[in-house]
Amino acid sequence: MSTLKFMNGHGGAKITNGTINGDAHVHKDVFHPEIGHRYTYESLQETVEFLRSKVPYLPEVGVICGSGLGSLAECLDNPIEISYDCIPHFPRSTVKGHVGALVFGFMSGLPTVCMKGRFHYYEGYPLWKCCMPIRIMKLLGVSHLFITNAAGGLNPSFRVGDIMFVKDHINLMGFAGNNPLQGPNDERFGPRFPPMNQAYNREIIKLANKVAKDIGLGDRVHEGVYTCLGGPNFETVAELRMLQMLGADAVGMSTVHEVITANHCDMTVFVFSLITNECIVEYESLAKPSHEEVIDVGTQRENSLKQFVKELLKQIFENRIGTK
Ligand SMILES: O=P(O)(O)O[C@H]1O[C@H](CO)[C@@H](O)[C@H]1O
Ligand SMILES: Nc1nc2[nH]cnc2c(=O)[nH]1
Repeated sequence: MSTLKFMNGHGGAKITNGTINGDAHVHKDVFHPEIGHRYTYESLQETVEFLRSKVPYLPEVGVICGSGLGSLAECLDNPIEISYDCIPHFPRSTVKGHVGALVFGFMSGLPTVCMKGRFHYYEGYPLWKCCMPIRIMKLLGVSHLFITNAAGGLNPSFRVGDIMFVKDHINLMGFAGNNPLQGPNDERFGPRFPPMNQAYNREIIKLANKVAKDIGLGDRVHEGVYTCLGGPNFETVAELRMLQMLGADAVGMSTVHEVITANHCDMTVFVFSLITNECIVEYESLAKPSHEEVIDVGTQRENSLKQFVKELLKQIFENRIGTK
């Protein structure tokens, strides 16, 4: 039997493993003789059915909270928080700063689901598994996906605490033959060969620039190209110089595969990176990047980012941008 617990001060509910002890979940990941395990459309439906049984409405907006950015979920009114470890088929979060819970609620009046914690390749999850929650969001009814991340600034004009609206990416892991869409393609999600030249909604980026300016963030925002490496180590000087030469403005260990999966299933995508550290491209520098610094910068910028996300979301839906 499941129990909803009221959360402190938010008037919402929390579902943790302990509160749903009576629920029996059957994990039916599918094994393919050539390629190993994969989720099927049908097995993902089990996850969707579970979530629909816990939440009395369907979300239209999805938000993936990056490292140190979990507090974006505090923008939700009447939150219902469901721990990953009680959701059928869901992977588990293992990284500091990624709580590991879906939070449903209303952001700027819109039914929204936030992922407080994403999955990374370096945690040991294959890319298709890292991106499984995106397909769940799609099946729940999410049309607009906001992806956020913490990233190192490669562009020398970027400062710690700046925000980069991602206008494009370089899929370096894809260059090496690793892609979340590998394996049998189920046309119910999307086509075998999806285009990626308009992966980032241009109208939303334009609006994001306006909103940032209106709320006083105008001098801290940029547009740029994001690239993802597998991690978990931060980059060497030579690697960072190479990424700059390739045309990347920021580097992280996430997001690209999520954007590919979201575009494959025809979601409208907006991404921003919080620049949490300046990439060190001089051998003389004694500075060292750290995950603690990354999380601290997220905490320092949380109030501005919450205000920005709420206002942007409101204006996107008022103007029906990206509505298909
Ligand atoms: O991309 P997110 O999850 O925001 O986190 C970024 O920050 C972590 C490193 O500090 C890595 O996980 C990197 O990808
Ligand atoms: N790969 C990578 N990921 C990050 N996430 C936050 N900062 C960084 C960085 O400098 N490099």
